[in-house]
Amino acid sequence: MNPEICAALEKVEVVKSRRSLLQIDKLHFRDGEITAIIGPNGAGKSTLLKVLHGLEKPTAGTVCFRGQSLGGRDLLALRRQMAMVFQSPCLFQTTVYENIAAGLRIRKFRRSEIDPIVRRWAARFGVEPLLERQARHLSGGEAQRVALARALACGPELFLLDEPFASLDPPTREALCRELRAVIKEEGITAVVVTHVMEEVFLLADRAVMLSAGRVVQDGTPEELLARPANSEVADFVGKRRILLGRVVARTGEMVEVATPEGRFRLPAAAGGEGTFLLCLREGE
Ligand SMILES: Nc1ncnc2c1ncn2[C@@H]1O[C@H](COP(=O)(O)OP(=O)(O)OP(=O)(O)O)[C@@H](O)[C@H]1O
Repeated sequence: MNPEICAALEKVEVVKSRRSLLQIDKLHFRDGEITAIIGPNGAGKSTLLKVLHGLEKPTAGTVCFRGQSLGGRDLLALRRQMAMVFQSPCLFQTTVYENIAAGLRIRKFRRSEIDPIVRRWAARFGVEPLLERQARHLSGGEAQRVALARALACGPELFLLDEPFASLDPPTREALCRELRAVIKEEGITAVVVTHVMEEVFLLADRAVMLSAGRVVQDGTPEELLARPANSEVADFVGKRRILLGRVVARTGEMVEVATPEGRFRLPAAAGGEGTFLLCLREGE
C-alpha cells in the first residue's frame, strides 16, 4: 500500500436489518489531511467513522489502517493508534487532570512521563488552569477542550471526530475549530471529522466528502464542492452562498471594513474582531 495513505476503505458495505447503510467502493485518507464527512441526517456519516475506528465490522470489504486490515487479530493495537471524540465530551467523573491522563495510564506510561504530557495538552487547549477541577463542573466548551486534550495526549495517528462542536455556541465553535486545525497540522495528524455545518468544514478541513444514502456523491476540496457541486443535493447541502476569507483593514465608529478576494465590504463592527475571519454571503447579499 502507498505509504502516504493512513487509512483506506475498499469495497466496504454495511448492511443492517437488510438495509444497506454504507456502500463505498474506494475511500482513502492521506497522511496529515483533514477530511470533513458531510451529508444529510441518516447519510451514514457516523457509520463510516465507526467502521474506520474498528467499532463496526463491515458486512463486506476491507478497512485498512497503515496497510493492515482492521479485520485481523491486531485490532486492539491498531485502535490504540486512533482516537475518537464525540458530540458529547463523555468525560470521566474525576478531575480534568485525570481525564487527560486516563489514556496514558491505560497505556502504562510512567507517572513521570504522564505529568508533562498532561500539562502540555492542557496548555495546548487552554485548560491548564482547570486541571484540578472536577469534570462535572466544566462548561460545555471547556469539557470539549478537555475531551480533545484527552484524545490527543495519547498521540493518535488517526483522529476521528463525530460532530464535536454541535452543542457549542457559534463563537466557541469557531475558536475551537481554528485551534484544533492548528494543533492537528502542527502534530501532522490525519483527521476525519463528521459535521453538517459548512462553516466548520471551511475552518477545519482540507477536503470534504459528501455522503448520501451511504454512498459518496462528491469528494473534493470544500471550495470545489461549493463552486462546482456534483448535483443539486450537494448544492442544497453546501448552501447557495459564498464563503470568503476576510481581513479587517479599517475601523470607523460602529463599522469595520473587510478586505476579501472579491472586494471590500463594510460591516457592523460586532460582525468581526481583529485578524482574519470567514465572511459568509447568502444568495442576494
Ligand atoms: N443498528 C442499526 N440497525 C438499523 N439501522 C441502523 C442502525 N444503525 C444506524 N442505522 C441507520 O443507518 C442510517 C445511517 O446512520 P448514521 O448514524 O451513520 O447516519 P448519520 O449520517 O451519521 O446521521 P446523523 O447526521 O443523523 O447523525 C440511519 O438511517 C440509521 O437509522
